[in-house]
Amino acid sequence: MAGLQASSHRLAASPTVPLCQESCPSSASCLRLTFDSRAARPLSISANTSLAPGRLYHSSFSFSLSSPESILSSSFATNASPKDSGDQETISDSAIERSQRVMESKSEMELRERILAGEFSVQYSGSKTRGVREFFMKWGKLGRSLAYILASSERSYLLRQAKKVPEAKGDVRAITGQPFFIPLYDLYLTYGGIFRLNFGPKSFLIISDPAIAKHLLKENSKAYSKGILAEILEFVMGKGLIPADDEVWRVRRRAIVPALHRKYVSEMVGLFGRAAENLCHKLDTAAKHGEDVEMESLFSHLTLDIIGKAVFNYDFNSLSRDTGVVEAVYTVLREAEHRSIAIIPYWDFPIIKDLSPRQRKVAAALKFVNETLNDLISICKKMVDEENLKFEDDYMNERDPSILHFLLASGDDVSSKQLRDDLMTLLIAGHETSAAVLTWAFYLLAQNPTVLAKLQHEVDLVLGDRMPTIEDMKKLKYTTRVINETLRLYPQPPVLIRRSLEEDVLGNYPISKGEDIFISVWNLHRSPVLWEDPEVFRPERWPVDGPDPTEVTENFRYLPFGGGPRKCVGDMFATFENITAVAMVVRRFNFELALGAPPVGMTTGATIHTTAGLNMTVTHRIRPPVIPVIGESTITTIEENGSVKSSRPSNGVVTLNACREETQKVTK
Ligand code: HEM
Repeated sequence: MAGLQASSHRLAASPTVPLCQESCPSSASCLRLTFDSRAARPLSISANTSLAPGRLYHSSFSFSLSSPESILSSSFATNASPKDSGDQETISDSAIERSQRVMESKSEMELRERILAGEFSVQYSGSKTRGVREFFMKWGKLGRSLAYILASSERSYLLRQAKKVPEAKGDVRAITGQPFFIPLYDLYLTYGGIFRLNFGPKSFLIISDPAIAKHLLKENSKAYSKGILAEILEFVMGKGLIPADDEVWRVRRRAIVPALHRKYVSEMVGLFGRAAENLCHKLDTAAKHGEDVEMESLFSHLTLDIIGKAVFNYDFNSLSRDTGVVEAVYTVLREAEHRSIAIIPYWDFPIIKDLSPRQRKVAAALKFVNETLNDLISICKKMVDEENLKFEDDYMNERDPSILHFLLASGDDVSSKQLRDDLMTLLIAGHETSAAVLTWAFYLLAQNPTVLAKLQHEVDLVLGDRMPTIEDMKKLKYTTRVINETLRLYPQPPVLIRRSLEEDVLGNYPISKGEDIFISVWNLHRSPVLWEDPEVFRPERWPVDGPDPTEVTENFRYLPFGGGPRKCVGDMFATFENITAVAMVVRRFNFELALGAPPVGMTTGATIHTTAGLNMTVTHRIRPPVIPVIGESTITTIEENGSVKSSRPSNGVVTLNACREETQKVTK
């Protein structure tokens, strides 16, 4: 028996409407929970149990609902599967598996009985099909194919009759006014790992089940396109890698991935360090003057400066000055975000396109950015022509190590328009995502001083005052876990979008061609089924001496960079960028949320933004006076008079305890 408690809800429960399929053995006791459209936040559930994604909760449901504001306490036996808590399980694995198997075989048996009883033959005569199929079977190969098509259509029809994806009806008012992925989480807890959200005339399949996500992204990825996302981003990315259809994507991915080779990424770590140093200068000034800083926009400038240099060797220098190009880039970026959450694509209507001041501004900005990119392509082409070129796999021009230079030097045979689309895509993909990760990492760190202290300790040990190198990336293990955990709690983007190009079966439910699908990475990453204490920021979740968590190690419950063939090409780039920026800032500064600043809420475009910025008070950090030199068996201590002293620990090995003891001795 597992317990689930829902509190502070505004929920309408209608016991008369069964939630389960007719085949559910306990359908009489199952409820359809519908949301009260006037509710600000439909339902907040804290579960101490394992709810199985993708499954209906066939339940013996006891509840009390005296008023709309009352507390709903339910206890019910679920067909749930275990989370990652291992020894803290409340329900034993085998019991869950057994009950799951019983439920599955019961509904399978029931379906079989219903088919045998001829329930479906009223509308669709299986027996007639059998006759036709037997007739076709005699026709050799072609006949067998026809018989197969007929049989699978029949099966899919019967399945569709019996198995319908659970449906939730959304109310626009419940979804707008808050990031759309928040109500999706509540709906997930009610409806499970796959459900349909009917939203006015629109219908979406919402996926929060790792196995279905794996199927969509990896196992049957060919059967899915980027759907709405491609339509929305077309105006700015054209046929760039993110929205590209399969044909274009295949060619462009093969051209672009080699550009991010190890030597390039290694060079980039230097760039990350220099850019982070510029950020530290800004923070330095703020700390000296006791001024609060808005970190989100600083991180946005930082990552814009980095991606400009990294992709097309352009120095936006946005941390130091505002130029026309920076403004134009932001106008275009904001529009891409705006369009990704707008309900009606009004920008496609001819009159609005020409008359709306916003759209005119966007068109002008886009023209300006495109011209700048064209100029950069021309300059780079000239450079490559003049170069004494010897192209190898890890080719890199020292003066211009950018991806653009690599592509042109590789003889990439591509139109200027395609190249521009690729550059724009890389610019957008690599800018806001990293900025968002840094923003939320600092938000989380400010509230978790123990994690911050541990992080600072590691950075002191590994880096001291040096600039980071690629070798340090492997050593900054706890820093990496902080980034991993930030990406779990704040995945960027929170939802991946797909559209089915053919019929398929998702988690036993047949789906048609043309279905719009949202894979909620937010739900997967915060699922009470899949994670222990999903809401808690705990970098220790993944031991530092274990493998770095990826979609592969976590079997698709964790998708920080997507998965399958369309996985992010910049995952290593971005991880090192984030590690470098975090390390360089935390070793110099302490920070906390600014007093009196507005609460840090979430809003969304393609990534999760704050509603009113991340305002922080930054102070200079006084470092503990111990800097052991890694790799050498010495401890360097700074004495009270400021002099530096090196000594060997008694057993010749540098240990954290030895460092701490030394620290205590010196500071006493
Ligand atoms: C922390 C930062 C980043 C995060 C969280 C992130 C996340 C993602 C995710 C989840 C996808 C998969 C989208 C999907 O399946 O629909 C993706 C794709 C992509 N990302 Fe990233 N990304 C980051 C940084 C970067 C950077 C720095 C670059 C470029 C240098 C980049 C370039 C791309 C590209 C080109 C794709 C499309 C790949 C394809 O369709 O083949 N990303 N990213």
